[in-house]
Amino acid sequence: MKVSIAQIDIAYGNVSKNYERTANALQKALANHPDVIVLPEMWNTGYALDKLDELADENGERTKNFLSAFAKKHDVNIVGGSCAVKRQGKFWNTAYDFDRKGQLINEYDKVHLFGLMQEDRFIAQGNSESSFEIDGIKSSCVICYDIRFPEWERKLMSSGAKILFVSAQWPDVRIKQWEILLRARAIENQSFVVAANRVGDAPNDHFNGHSLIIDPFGEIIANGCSGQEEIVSAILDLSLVDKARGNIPVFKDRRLDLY
Ligand SMILES: O=C(O)CCC(=O)C(=O)O
Repeated sequence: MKVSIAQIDIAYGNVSKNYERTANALQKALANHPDVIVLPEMWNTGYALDKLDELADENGERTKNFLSAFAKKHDVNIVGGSCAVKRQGKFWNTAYDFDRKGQLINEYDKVHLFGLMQEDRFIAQGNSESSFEIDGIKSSCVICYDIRFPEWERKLMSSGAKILFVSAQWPDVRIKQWEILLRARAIENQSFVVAANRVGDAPNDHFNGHSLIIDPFGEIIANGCSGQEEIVSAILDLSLVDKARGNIPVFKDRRLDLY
């Protein structure tokens, strides 16, 4: 399976510019003939949380139509990062994922909200699971701060998922933690981790990319280390998941009677 991450800049509070940028990046990613394209977190608005009333996508309709049409037209799966969405009178940080036919295969509201950026003041807390298949491969996706909660990824991945997709706006100042956390999630779940981060600036943060594709042994197989917009691609040899889980059967060896 070939995956391509669209590591993009996100214009703070400028929705039309962000749709244009994302459309260009998706188009650019096609040059690698990927099976799946992955986007970062909150790519429609950035973290313009105090402007969500005016900016958030009503019921996610614009996002869903846009991603679904692209997936169908180009016969490509899309792990659509996440968008700021207005639903049931609340705001949500929501991921939408699509198969090659443009069918919505997963909808996930960010479960752990990031207090340091006051996300919990503006966004409603998600409660949904996140589980889907990409070309028959069980997968899951989480959003940014979620990766600090290994119990959550363990729960999601214990259904036999082989790929964990992560979409983020992870600031450069904590990028070493980003890499360590993601490599740990890959090693402990013996799965691929495909993690999309953004580049560029927001009012209080600088983002340097460092999108990562990591194998089930924790080795980095692709790294968006240019600090610029770029497409980060790798081929996932999914037999490595079975190899890792066969050598050291971590899921089987868990003490479910104790924890
Ligand atoms: O956990 C972190 O350090 C970053 C999290 C974050 O920026 C987010 O969830 O938006």
